[in-house]
Amino acid sequence: MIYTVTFNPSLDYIVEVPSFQMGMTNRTTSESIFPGGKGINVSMVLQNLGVESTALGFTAGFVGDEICRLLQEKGCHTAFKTLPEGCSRINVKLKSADGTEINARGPVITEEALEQLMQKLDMLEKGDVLVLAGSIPTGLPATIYQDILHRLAGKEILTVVDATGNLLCNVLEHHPFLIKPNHHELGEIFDVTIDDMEKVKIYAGKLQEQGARNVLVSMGGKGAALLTEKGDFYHLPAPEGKLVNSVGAGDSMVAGFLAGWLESGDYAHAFKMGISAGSASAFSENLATKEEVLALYKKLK
Ligand SMILES: Nc1ncnc2c1ncn2[C@@H]1O[C@H](COP(=O)(O)OP(=O)(O)O)[C@@H](O)[C@H]1O
Ligand SMILES: O=P(O)(O)OC[C@H]1O[C@](O)(COP(=O)(O)O)[C@@H](O)[C@@H]1O
Repeated sequence: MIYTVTFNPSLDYIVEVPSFQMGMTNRTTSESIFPGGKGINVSMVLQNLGVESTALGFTAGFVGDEICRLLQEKGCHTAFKTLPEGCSRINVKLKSADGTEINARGPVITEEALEQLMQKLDMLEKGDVLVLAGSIPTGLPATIYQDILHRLAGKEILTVVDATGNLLCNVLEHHPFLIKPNHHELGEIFDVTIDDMEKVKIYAGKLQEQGARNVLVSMGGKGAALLTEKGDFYHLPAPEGKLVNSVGAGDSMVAGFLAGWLESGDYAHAFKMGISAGSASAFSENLATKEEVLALYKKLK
């Protein structure tokens, strides 16, 4: 079974504000609401691709209830821990200024709730897949993903981590199967600007030296690259299409890669499925459907 963990789920409130002006009253021309948070998006795209998973993590308040309701409506399995206080976050995304977003901090996770998640994760068995994705609410240490992987060490679980900064770097000693920084996040780790493929390869290699097995680097509209544990380096430009909503493109890429890997054990296929799923989500209002992913896959070299 695949388990995704989202410590900090959200409702993504995506608004179109044609000419956003700071310091002024701005008005929207469209609004949509989707369940969000990185692990949740991975679960939803896996579901669209016909791959079952269970979404774990923490929810709180009426926003948390709505996140669960929307996921269940989509047919996703959920087993969130409800927090006693606070409210899950609402993240605001400005569609017309792509990439501009305000992501909230999220509710406080109690020690008791955290221990309950740990106990759930203790049940994972050989062959299971664990996806740890997204930021963590304030108050939790940047070692939390590392602590989880430490607890599961030796169980032969396929682990995927999509996180930034120390949260990501701290897990590398546990040899995650896959990490997926985007090129900005990769650059921030080493305090460099990643602006060409040579640098992608060099700095992805440095994360491998620190312990990552496979490093998938997404580059938005410029495509993506994969440095595998065998030392193969693949890179592809993004397929052509009209950008509609890039929220969740990175998470879709993780889901596409996983689905492709699990069905074939072939890195080239998994990589192409990742790019296709990322771009198919970027080209649609909602997260990518299977048909949209496969249509782009066919066009890739
Ligand atoms: N503007 C775009 N046009 C085409 N594909 C895109 C675009 N933005 C994202 N994608 C696809 O989604 C993948 C992940 O996007 P990216 O923005 O790099 O991830 P993240 O959301 O994690 O920063 C890219 O590698 C690409 O395949
Ligand atoms: O956990 P973080 O880093 O705050 O990010 C959460 C946000 O990222 C998303 O998961 C989208 O991520 P990507 O665009 O990187 O795929 C949103 O659904 C959510 O609002």
